[in-house]
Amino acid sequence: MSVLDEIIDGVRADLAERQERVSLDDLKERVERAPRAKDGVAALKGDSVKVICEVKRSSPSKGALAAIADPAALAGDYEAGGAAVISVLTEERRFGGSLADLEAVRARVDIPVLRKDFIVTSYQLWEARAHGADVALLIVAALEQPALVSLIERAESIGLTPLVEVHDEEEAERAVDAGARIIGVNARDLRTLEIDRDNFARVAPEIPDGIVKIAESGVRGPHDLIAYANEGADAVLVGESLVTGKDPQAAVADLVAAGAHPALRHGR
Ligand SMILES: O=P(O)(O)OC[C@@H](O)[C@@H](O)c1c[nH]c2ccccc12
Repeated sequence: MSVLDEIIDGVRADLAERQERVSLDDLKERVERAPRAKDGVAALKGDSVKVICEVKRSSPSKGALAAIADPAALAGDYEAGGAAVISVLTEERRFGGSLADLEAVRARVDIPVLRKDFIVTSYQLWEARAHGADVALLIVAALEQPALVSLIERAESIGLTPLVEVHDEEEAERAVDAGARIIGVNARDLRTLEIDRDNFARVAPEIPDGIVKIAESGVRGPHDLIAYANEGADAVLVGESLVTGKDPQAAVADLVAAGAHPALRHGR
């Protein structure tokens, strides 16, 4: 069994428990009362390379990264540093996240918030919206094509923008066929947890213009952002290097400044 399969087994068990406690109707009622979602696509477009900053306590590859007692305060620092979107891991077993983190972050920042989890049913999309997410991650490797197509449609129909994550050219084709408007290319293979920073350059050419392209994982600083930008990235998604650094706000500001450099506009 791959690491991804193991993670999803745990996600399904936790999901079954929440479904016992909270009915789909309850979630739908919360969504009806919720403020309208923010536009994730608009936040990621523009002349500069955008920075998506992640609230991440631990990971299956590295174990504990940072305690993050106050996820809202960290998200506030990210926003002050110039983040375009905040990503909140809500998977509990391997990443130490929760829906409570998502809600706390939502209450603190004005920019779009992404629910980062292993979404396999539409119930999780309603949960995401009910707890304030504007964008939700859908991982192609975790979904059969019909499920991917229907989750994208359901997400859009409840006001959530899906960020569709791929790892290779074939998955990118599936994401495009399924109607993704934002595609994230993960440098990390979720089946083996290995990271390959050359992956984005291989996969990005498969993604047509007009679809937002995000380079995910392994961004250590401005140097990696610039490399990804030159390969066509509209945005980068950064977790570990921010949560393990001393000054997350300054680290984000450095990335944002690099992403705004006029030299990067050529060919973008
Ligand atoms: O911490 P990093 O290497 O900066 O990576 C962030 C993000 O890309 C990574 O957390 C991630 C990308 N895709 C995921 C899917 C599920 C969980 C986590 C992820």
